[in-house]
Amino acid sequence: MLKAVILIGGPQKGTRFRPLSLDVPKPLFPIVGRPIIQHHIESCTAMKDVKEILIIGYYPPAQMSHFISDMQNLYEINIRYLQEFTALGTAGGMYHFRDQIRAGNPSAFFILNGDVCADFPLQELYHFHKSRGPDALISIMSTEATKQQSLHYGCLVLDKHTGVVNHYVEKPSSFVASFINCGVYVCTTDVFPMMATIFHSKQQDFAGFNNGSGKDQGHIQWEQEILTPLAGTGKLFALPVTKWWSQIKTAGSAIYANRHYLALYRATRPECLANNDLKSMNGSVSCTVYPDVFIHPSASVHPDAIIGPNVSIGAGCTIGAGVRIRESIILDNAVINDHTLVLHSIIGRGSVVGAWARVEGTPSDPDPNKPFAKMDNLPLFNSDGRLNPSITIIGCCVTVPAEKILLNSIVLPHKELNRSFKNEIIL
Ligand SMILES: Nc1nc2c(ncn2[C@@H]2O[C@H](COP(=O)(O)OP(=O)(O)O[C@H]3O[C@H](CO)[C@@H](O)[C@H](O)[C@@H]3O)[C@@H](O)[C@H]2O)c(=O)[nH]1
Repeated sequence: MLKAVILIGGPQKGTRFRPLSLDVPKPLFPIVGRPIIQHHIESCTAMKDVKEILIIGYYPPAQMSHFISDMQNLYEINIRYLQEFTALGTAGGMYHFRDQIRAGNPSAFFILNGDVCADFPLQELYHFHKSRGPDALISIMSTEATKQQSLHYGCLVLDKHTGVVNHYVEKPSSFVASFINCGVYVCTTDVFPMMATIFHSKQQDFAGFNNGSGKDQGHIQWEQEILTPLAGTGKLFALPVTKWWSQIKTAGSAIYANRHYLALYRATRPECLANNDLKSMNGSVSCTVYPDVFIHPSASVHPDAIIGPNVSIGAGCTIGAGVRIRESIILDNAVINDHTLVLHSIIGRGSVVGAWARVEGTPSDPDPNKPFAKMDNLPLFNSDGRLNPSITIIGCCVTVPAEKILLNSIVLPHKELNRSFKNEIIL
């Protein structure tokens, strides 16, 4: 029997994802109409030996309960949310809930960072791990990155023949290796005694209520405190994969993830996507579609609209005549009025964009000319203090008047705009 743990952090994480995470926890932000971590859950449930999925984070349970019950009903396996009382780090939560993870004696469990997206090769990773022999404690999914980009990830020096990790450095300050940690692992429950040693050594250092770091005594960092010391012991392995993988840190990476999940759905479940033969899943839409496009069955799209490629339209949206949408995500109940153009943008829940408007952003895709390039999750501002051009994001319940242009801008929720904006954050 196998289990899976999905690490989702809490409200203080995911700051680069604002304003999209202001009205919905980032792990529940929809991509191709499904919350980010539903894609993780789907990959786990595709493995028949996975009997339980534990989602660990420190969001208030009320924000997760609806999603969890939906998932339980949909996938008919045990899915639970376990709330950390405070941020316990990437391993502290797993140690805190070790009894729940070990219950039923799973032969191994997967760990998936909730902020990555991929065609998760869980079966392949598990087979790889099992074939490394009884000493294998953890196997990491790895991919290659450019020399410069590798510095933003956990870097591993590995023996390409055996997959043994000889050296691991988390976000090194200078180049170590181009193989990076994808934040997806399989490991055995023998990792818990190691966590226990770390946990107890911290309790011995305990001097009063505050250990000086501002972190709880139970805070354990998976990467620095588990992976780093395990490297070179013959117990840590990595499986390099070449399939698509990306982090979801910024709103721009959501557009990139949307494109890739749409392509994955085209290959694995094309019936979920809109196409010109099927028009849409509810059959009532007859607009022109350039694949890949997802249109929620409850959305109303005018026959004269042209949608795609790489567009997701959420539940209850209304898309008017002559509207053109490309490379964008339109969230639930948004209204795009007639003849408006939406490019490289995310339109928030319940927002209304007037007729003949233009909402346009700049993509931040990986450089196609650089082998192994990943997305650059650029900060909002560059070194001159100016906004880096990126996709345009309209927060929830915003009104954009007719005939206005919104270019490379970010609009916070509940704003009523009255003019055009270019390269601005509208607070
Ligand atoms: N439950 C819980 N989850 C947490 C906590 N802190 C972080 N997480 C979750 O753990 C994941 C990774 O945490 P980050 O702290 O955001 O790390 P990172 O910068 O994304 O780097 C990690 O992922 C990279 C791949 O995306 C790796 O390359 C890198 O080595 C590292 O594992 C995220 O899904 C985050 O929500 C915590 O205190 N509690």
